[in-house]
Amino acid sequence: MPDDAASNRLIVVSNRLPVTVSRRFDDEFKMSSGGLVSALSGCKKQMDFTWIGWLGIEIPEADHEHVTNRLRDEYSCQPVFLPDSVADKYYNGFANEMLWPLFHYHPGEMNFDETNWSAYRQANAMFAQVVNSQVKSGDMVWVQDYHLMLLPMMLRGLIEKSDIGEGTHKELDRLHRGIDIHDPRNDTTNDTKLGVKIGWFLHTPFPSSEIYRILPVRREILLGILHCDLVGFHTYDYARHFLSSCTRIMGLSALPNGVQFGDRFVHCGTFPIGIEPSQFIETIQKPNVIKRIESLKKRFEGVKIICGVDRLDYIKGVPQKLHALEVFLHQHPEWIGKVCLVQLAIPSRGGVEEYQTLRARVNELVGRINGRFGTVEFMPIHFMHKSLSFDELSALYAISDACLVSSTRDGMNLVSYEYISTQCENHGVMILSEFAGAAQSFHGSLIVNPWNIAEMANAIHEAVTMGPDERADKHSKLFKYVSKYTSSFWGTSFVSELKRIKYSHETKDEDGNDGVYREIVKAKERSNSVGNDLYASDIPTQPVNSATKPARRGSLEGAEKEKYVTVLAQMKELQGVAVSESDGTIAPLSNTEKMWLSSDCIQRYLRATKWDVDATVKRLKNTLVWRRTIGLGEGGKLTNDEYIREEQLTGKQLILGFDNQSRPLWYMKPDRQNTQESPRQTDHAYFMLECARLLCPQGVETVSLLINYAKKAKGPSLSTSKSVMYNLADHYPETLGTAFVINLPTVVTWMFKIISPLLDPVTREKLSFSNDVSHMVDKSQLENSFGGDLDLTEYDHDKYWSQLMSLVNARKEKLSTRWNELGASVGVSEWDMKAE
Ligand SMILES: O=P(O)(O)OC[C@H]1O[C@H](O[C@H]2O[C@H](CO)[C@@H](O)[C@H](O)[C@H]2O)[C@H](O)[C@@H](O)[C@@H]1O
Ligand SMILES: O=c1ccn([C@@H]2O[C@H](COP(=O)(O)OP(=O)(O)O)[C@@H](O)[C@H]2O)c(=O)[nH]1
Repeated sequence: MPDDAASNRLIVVSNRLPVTVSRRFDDEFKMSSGGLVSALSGCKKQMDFTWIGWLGIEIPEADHEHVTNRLRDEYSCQPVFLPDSVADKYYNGFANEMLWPLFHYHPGEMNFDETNWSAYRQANAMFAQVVNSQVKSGDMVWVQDYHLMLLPMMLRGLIEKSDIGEGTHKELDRLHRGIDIHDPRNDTTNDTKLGVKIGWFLHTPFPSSEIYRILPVRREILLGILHCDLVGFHTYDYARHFLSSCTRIMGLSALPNGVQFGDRFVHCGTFPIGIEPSQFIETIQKPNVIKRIESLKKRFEGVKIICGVDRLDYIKGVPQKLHALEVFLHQHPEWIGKVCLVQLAIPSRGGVEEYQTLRARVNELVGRINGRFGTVEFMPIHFMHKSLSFDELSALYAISDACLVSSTRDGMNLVSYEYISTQCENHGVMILSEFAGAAQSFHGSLIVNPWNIAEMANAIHEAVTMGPDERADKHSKLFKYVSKYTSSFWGTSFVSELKRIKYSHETKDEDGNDGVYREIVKAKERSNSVGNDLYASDIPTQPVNSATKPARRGSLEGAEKEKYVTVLAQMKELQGVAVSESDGTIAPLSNTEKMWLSSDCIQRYLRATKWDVDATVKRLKNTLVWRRTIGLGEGGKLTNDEYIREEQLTGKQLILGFDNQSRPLWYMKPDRQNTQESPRQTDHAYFMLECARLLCPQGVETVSLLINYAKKAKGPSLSTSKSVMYNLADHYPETLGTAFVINLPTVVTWMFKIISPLLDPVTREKLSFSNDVSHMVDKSQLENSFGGDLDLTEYDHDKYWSQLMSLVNARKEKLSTRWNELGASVGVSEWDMKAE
């Protein structure tokens, strides 16, 4: 299917339609609630699409036509009519009693039942039939969420009929076994639809493969999704979990941007959802809402309001939130009568037992805490078990001095976005669980662990006592984010990415290459020629000449071998090292540190000390302590990219591509300096170097540094440069392969001249001040300011960072798995750890 024949028509499929109907159908249809509905409704304002879904209740057959017509004409919706008997087992039984708890790390709440699984298959097949009745050649179909994970495969079966492979036919036969559905794959009519692209987005977390593999039907569910062209997640952690599940469970080979499945490359990306903040901003300016805000403010005069808005779901951590309030009031009795939690608990999934139990537990807790701290005129918790109108909800957000989200897991959490959009005047404080997807980007909120009740109680105290300047500063950061990453941005980004992906199921070309192969070649050509639109597929993930891999180092012989064995033995016996350069307390080595002490690392230190055993042992120990001191030890600040985020916002350092000797390239662009000189600036450099080291392919131990002093950029001070150079020499022996410096202003040349005698001769030799790097790096791997094709002039931090982090995290996970398999001890070889 040529791309220009694509229709650009979009069909969105979700479990629930955004409208609910009463059983009499004569009154107005009402909008339904929930995060997904809010987001897609926002997105619908920007894009025109047909929305297919279930109405939430059974509609008698006699009314199908009437309801279908109204939904089509008034809402561009197409209903899927599920009988209650199927809907209950599919939605409550399998989706919400099996997938939901599993995906939210609550295996205790899980309940697997064959009849629920069968209803899930049946419902997905019924959805597939309705989509098939609407879809035309060249359309895009965007499937939403965990309810419909079999749909992509079932739909492929219907639209591609005999074109689908033998394997998929067999899988579909198994999925259709025992369910009551007409399977039109066997029909003789030739209405195969060409070039239909399918995307799928997951609104919940995708759990770690260790949790996912519990699912009894884990293979079938993955297979269902793998029939998509694009799969999307809120965060790159979820995407990474999905890819590693594909590798672990299906044995597929995954890249950070997708997974190869037969002749299809399933693209995988992150698309954080959002809201339309303008809806809230406009609502709180409506006269009736202003009046309501005033009356609520009067009612709560002198009292700080904390709001909680959650579907009553066990993932939302409502009991933890109530406990935290209790601890806060107990520890700060001076606030009794002056702080009130207004908790809205939106009724949800009442048909599932766990939700009924939760309701009883929450009621009891509210009663107990109100009983304990309440007075005749004051109740610390105002609890409502109901839905609120949009006006009333906006007024509640607007009057609140803080919002507390305590989810134990949450795909994203839109309540936090909504609260921020109502706080342009008050600058209320956002307290946010680290387990909500939003926490990954909500810089400016107080991040808490909802299981740590004391920490949450402290955060409540911090929120109610925070000064106006700090609140304004935090709100401004959050509001900027919420205004940029809106629901329309989310929807349009996903759809443009789906559009951009070329249809991959073409027949083989004259060279025998299939569609996917051509797609990969095209992506490579694109990355060689296209400008500032770097997508996940465009960060080079391996060197161009990866076919000619670097060779393994030869084994040690004679005296060198003996010395190595002596150092290895001492490092294996090491009981631990000091926790930092300023604290001599000895702590044992962590697994990461043992992994760092590879045979290659020990040999690098031996060579650097000219095979002096004592000096090697001393230097290795020093580096271990130094690494702990700067935060590279277990849980240290440099193990979290959040710490250096501010430094990375302008892209002043990049890890991008490889040189002709397969060494990762580490760029520095001092003209993009955005912060004052501080220890965090140098930490940033170490963080990037660690990333580059992780990306070294098998047999490569060094990194190439490229510095561009464009636009008369000012370099770091002499003392900072010296300290970094010393640390590189001391703690990263033989790590810097070469360093190219271009556009060097005279003053900096002088600086290098001053530093030069301080450098050891090996490091000094690695520096080159030539402006031409073309002999060293293929253009397709080189950034454009150095004459290459990779254009990051318009640096998009979120895009670049999510790509780099997923590459790095995938590499970390792989190395640690291999290290464990290889015996998990000091002295494992890097060559073996990096073996494919
Ligand atoms: O339709 P329900 O079963 O009542 O549930 C409501 C929705 O809950 C889930 O929402 C998720 O999507 C939000 C938007 O992406 C996200 O912010 C939130 O963290 C998720 O929990 C569910 O995934 C939806 O399908 C439901 O409609
Ligand atoms: O009475 C209410 C109060 C809130 N919400 C909406 O429910 C959504 C909750 O979304 P979130 O992503 O926080 O979590 P979810 O419930 O989807 O898991 C938000 O858009 C709220 O505005 C609602 O539908 N009815």
